[in-house]
Amino acid sequence: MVSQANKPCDLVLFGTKGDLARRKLLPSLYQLEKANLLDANTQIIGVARHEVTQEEYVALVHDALSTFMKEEIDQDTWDRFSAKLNYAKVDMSNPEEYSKIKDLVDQVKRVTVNYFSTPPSIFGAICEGLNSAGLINDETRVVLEKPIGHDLASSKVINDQVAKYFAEEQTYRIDHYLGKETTLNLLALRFANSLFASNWDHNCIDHVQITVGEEVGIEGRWGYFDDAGQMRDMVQNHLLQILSLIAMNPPISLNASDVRDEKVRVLKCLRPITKHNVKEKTVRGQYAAGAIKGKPVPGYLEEEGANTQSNTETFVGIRVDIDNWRWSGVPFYLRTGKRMPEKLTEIVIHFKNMPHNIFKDSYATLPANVLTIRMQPREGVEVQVLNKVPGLDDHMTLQETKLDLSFSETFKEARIADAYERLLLEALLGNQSLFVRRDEVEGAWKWVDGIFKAWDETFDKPKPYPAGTWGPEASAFLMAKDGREWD
Ligand SMILES: NC(=O)C1=CN([C@@H]2O[C@H](COP(=O)(O)OP(=O)(O)OC[C@H]3O[C@@H](n4cnc5c(N)ncnc54)[C@H](OP(=O)(O)O)[C@@H]3O)[C@@H](O)[C@H]2O)C=CC1
Ligand SMILES: O=C1O[C@H](COP(=O)(O)O)[C@@H](O)[C@H](O)[C@H]1O
Repeated sequence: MVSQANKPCDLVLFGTKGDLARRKLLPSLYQLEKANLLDANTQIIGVARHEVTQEEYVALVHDALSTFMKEEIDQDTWDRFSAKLNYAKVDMSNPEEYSKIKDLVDQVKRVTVNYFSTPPSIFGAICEGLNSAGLINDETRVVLEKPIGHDLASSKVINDQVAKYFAEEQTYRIDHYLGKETTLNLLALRFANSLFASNWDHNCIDHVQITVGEEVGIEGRWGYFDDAGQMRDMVQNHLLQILSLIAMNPPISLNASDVRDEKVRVLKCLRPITKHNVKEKTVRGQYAAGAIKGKPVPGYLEEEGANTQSNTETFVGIRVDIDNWRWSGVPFYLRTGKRMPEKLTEIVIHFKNMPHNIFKDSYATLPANVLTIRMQPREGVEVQVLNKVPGLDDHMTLQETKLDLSFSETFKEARIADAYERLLLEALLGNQSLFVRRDEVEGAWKWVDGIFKAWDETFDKPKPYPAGTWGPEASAFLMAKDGREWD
């Protein structure tokens, strides 16, 4: 892996002065440099529409690293990294300006990765600009940031604009959750451990809960967020990707098409939510003023730039049914929201009860096993099991106990890389398995569009919840009416 990544290449970072580039992409590239995963002849070409000298660009990158990295900048790494930086001032909507990039990229045919860290509305224009400057060949790749569209129709337009110039094999759609260590570990857990592999279906599993709670609000992104809402921001991509990895059949191999074929099959089996069942299967919420860890925070409608009429949801809870053999009768409950009490991404698999209880004297009903996969923070895996309490009394006294694997304690030396480090590396390597294929994006939109339509048809409005709570009361009811509760 190291030797492949070490091949010299050009990485062209469109939108290099933007928030994502400064906060995540430039620090991640620095980390790849630190780990010696970038060849000495690799170039990083930042592109934006401002007049910036080479020195100013290098200073801007240094500022981004010192602002957003938790560690000190290492001088040696910085010397090597800064030598790779170049800048091109380009108005991305003007094809004539792309010759400035051509002057910088290596004219020898080698891999060029074009990272579009810009609004998706200009992806098409960037592709046209690259084409008109003769900057596309079969060694050229594009990395597309999310969201790809606002619904199925608009995502098809964007995908078509890109597909006019780039084959699917050259197109890398980002879902940064796929780059998280703990997401990758889902594959290890499910397909490297027969204990789980053989119990992973409706025979053994009662239901699954997926929670992606965020402490943050919308962080000054009113313009973007109010148009998107939590459904488009988190469910259409991250939660459906996690669900697909949990629910998919074993892929033939780890290669990109095998894994993505299986994920797309799950998306095809999601039972549509319509106006007839949307009220019992979904909950929308919007945070009101409240407190997070004791600190008062404003409500969504009081955020900077807010529109007091907005009906955009900041919380979504959904009961998902997967209509296939494996998951028949096993609901997946999803919930995600801004301004929850804590940042927490967790998958909880509730196994079925034992068919018969021979321990009635000590336990009237035996609690079922629970497998908790903690994706962030406190990354780890936990299994709740019943144990006999040691002792000489005549009773079989049982107690619920936990087998708890904490990643930080078990892998003490390991550094958990940021998702973007992994994804940038994979894009340089040409491995698409951690990127989202077009049919996945469109399959997810198709299902999500159905929910929006059902919300419209039933005049559903988000229910308020105080910031710092786990969503509106209706979220608890979503589970309670099935005789269950959130963990
Ligand atoms: N920020 C985040 O945390 C996340 C962002 N994303 C996605 O990443 C992408 C980038 O987001 P973000 O960095 O937040 O957005 P920003 O608006 O901060 O950055 C976008 C950059 O693109 C530049 N740009 C836009 N239009 C043009 C043009 N015609 N010519 C030249 N430059 C142009 C902007 O330049 P200028 O400064 O001059 O306007 C800006 O620097 C978006 O698709 C977003 O949805 C996805 C997940 C998280
Ligand atoms: O894509 C997005 O993800 C973040 C949450 O990501 P995480 O890695 O911090 O869990 C979310 O806050 C943001 O609104 C969304 O666009």
